[in-house]
Amino acid sequence: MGVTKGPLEELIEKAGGCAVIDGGFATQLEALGADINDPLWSALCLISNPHLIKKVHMQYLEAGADVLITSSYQATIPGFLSKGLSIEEAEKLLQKSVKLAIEARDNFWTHLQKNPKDGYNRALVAASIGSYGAYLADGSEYSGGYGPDIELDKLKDFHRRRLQVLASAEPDLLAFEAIPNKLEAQAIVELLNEEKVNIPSWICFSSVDGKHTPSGHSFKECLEILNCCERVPAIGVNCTSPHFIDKLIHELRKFTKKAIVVYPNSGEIWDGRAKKWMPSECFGDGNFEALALKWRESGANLIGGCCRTTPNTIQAITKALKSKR
Ligand SMILES: C[S+](C)CC[C@H](N)C(=O)O
Ligand SMILES: N[C@@H](CCS)C(=O)O
Ligand SMILES: [Zn+2]
Repeated sequence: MGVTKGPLEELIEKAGGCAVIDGGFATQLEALGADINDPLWSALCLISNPHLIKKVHMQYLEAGADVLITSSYQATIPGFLSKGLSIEEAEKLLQKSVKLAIEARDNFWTHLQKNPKDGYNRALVAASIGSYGAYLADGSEYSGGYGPDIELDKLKDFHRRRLQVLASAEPDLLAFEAIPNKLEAQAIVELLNEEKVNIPSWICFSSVDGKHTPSGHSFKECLEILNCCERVPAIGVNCTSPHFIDKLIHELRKFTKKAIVVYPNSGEIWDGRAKKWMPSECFGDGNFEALALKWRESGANLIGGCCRTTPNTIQAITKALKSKR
């Protein structure tokens, strides 16, 4: 971003060094009654239940989120085409994911202007861009094994049009989520440069061992690719067990000066075949309150929650970070 401060840096500064991201989006849709057992997963609600999407955004704003992540994680043009929609309809749905979050943010902010309350910032809207593994809908965002046929150019082709369409809806940020391997990180950086995308991005990896990406690459190798890209002011980890987060923050900080983003899941493990969360060492909202303080201390600049976390989790993080500066 050169010398000019972007919206993300401004937010982090305003938040005293560490801002709050929202929590599990699909998780909260399900809690409100949505059935998302579908190849489109949470993006199914863009077709069937946009009001619920807006409600989830509102709940996270009320919980104190400074950044809202849109409903587009598993929204893809081929995914919508397979539901019988046209390309035009598919592209409109991608834009709608951004529009719904912007509307929620603007409504909430207007309300706050009239009824001021401490601890809230005007939230940023980050357009979610799930990995190729998310689109495959087989849990491979946690394995990173896309097979020998998936080369750099194929990943760039997969991401290109959705990226253009989401960027055209003018979100504040782009959030690449659950990237499980180095090749996809390389594809994203090349694409951002080729398309001259001027909306700042964060790129977040998944990890299942707390030391590497699921494909086995070191974070050092991945960050070498990302560090030189000014279009990416923040990097981090999402949908990974809270258990690993503190060590990962230290590991990332060794290799980058960029802002560090962490939004772990609850510690439960996704069974990609059964399409179910399997119980594991699970972290509750009370744990998140203490952990958020520790993660900030360790150098995280954006903290939130991913799958199986809820507005209560974000409220706990908000309470910790916004009352103890
Ligand atoms: C972050 S995972 C739980 C999302 C769902 C997965 N891509 C699937 O469709 O099975
Ligand atoms: N933004 C997505 C990420 C899934 S890993 C969600 O919270 O549902
Ligand atoms: Zn997740």
